[in-house]
Amino acid sequence: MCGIVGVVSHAPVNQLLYDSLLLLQHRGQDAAGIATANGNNFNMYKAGGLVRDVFRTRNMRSLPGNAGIGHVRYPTAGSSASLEEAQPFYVNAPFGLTLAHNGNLTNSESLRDELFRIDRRHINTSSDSEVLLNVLAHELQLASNGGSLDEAAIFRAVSALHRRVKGGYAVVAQIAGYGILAFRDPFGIRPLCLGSAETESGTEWMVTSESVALEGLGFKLSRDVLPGEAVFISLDGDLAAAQCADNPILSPCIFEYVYMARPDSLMDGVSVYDARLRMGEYLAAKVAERFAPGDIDVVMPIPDSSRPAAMQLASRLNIDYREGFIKNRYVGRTFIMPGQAVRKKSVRQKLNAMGVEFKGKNVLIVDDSIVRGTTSREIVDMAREAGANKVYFASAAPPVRFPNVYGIDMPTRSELIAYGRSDEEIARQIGADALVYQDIEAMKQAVRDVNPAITQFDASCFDGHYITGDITPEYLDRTERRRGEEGTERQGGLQVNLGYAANDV
Ligand SMILES: O=P(O)(O)OC[C@H]1O[C@H](OP(=O)(O)OP(=O)(O)O)[C@H](O)[C@@H]1O
Ligand SMILES: NC(=O)CC[C@H](N)C(=O)O
Ligand SMILES: [Mg+2]
Repeated sequence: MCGIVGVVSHAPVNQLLYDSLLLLQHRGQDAAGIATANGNNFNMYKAGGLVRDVFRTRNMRSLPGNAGIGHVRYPTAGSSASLEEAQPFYVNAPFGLTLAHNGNLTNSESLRDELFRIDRRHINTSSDSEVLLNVLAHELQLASNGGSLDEAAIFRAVSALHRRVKGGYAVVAQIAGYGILAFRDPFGIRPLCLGSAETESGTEWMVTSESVALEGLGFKLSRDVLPGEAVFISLDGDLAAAQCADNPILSPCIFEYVYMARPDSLMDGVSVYDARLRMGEYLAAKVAERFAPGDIDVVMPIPDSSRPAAMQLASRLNIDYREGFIKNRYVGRTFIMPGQAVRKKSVRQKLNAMGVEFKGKNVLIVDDSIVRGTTSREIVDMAREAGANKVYFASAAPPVRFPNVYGIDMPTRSELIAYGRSDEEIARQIGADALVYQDIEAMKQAVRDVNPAITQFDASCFDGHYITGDITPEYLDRTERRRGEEGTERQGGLQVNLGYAANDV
């Protein structure tokens, strides 16, 4: 779950891209990058770190142009330490292309081989996004037939890409001299939305992972990009869209609603905040079945993501809602940090328990999800150290028992605390006196309550059902073998200034 953005404007877009990446920061903390085009020149700057640390004034000045794309990265392929895998990616032919990708391809190995043997394209990193860019480049080359591009050819290329590529992908790409192309996989696993702003010089367009980036920058959400759909915005601001997949069916990743997305985003017609409130309601019903009235003195969220669910749960059960854990606002999201050691240390740095809220009380701590158990283990300890009598734990999502292969970094079953364990065993592992999990159906219903038109989800990390149909036990074994702990070393930035004539190809 990286964050992506593409903008076509009538004025320089560097600041707009920077500001939108700040609004998408919660989707990726490892690296950030921006690529703009002025005339036929691409300018790109990307480096490891948070948006505010990556871009200096001099880097911003080196990004002129009225159209461009941006990316914040949370790696699912390759490694977080590799600057070469930071995005956007660039390829020079045909026309000159830059691309930013949110998601994870499930057939990138065979595509990589095919690209090398048949399409004669060389991939120089372990990133699946570089594979995706090269498939797009190859298909654009074929669709343009050696000539110039038009919308029909661009959409043909995306259709051909959908037939070759499998997995989760929301993409923004820039074609030098033409405009911005955005598309979403046929299941719409990863989110992508479109918005516009009226300016004196005409309409500005933005395509991005979450509507919060639109709203925060004065754009109006027009709509979600549909699963399988491609949207092309020319440098003049003309927009064309086409369905490019044979059997598109919306199956958004339910983990976006549980944890990934900002609560103030609207995603596939669902207010994320509203969905989380409803998860809290369903969880309240389960908690009520499990505990005797009066057994819980106080309900507490684990900041930040569980707040709406915890609040609604407390309100439904008529129990005091208290903020017993204070969050250090300068520590980011721990789940998406690279490496277990840094994640564990960061939970303690990020959250501190306030004794006065715990002393002698039976506390129900609510989190949105328990994945590796890093947070819950530490938090239960902290609650006990702070003097709690009983420490109960509730998760607004069901147990995470299966790897995620579509863009969330949960690759190995053995690191998932719920893998192969009963609820009682998990409670023991995290040291809680009792543990209540949401049911899978209730979690889905919470989102469907907000938008009944969503008929199915990618809920694979909860139910083990992989909607792309290509995930075998051998695939999961292979992925697990390949992915160990990622390195955390950062490298310096990479300045790229690529001058060339776009239509010379
Ligand atoms: O079981 P774990 O592996 O610890 O993962 C789950 C935890 O990680 C996330 O919090 P995070 O600190 O990333 O972000 P938040 O501030 O948005 O809650 C999530 O909200 C849970 O608290
Ligand atoms: N989380 C994501 O969307 C990751 C994008 C891409 N697979 C990468 O690893 O860089
Ligand atoms: Mg959390």
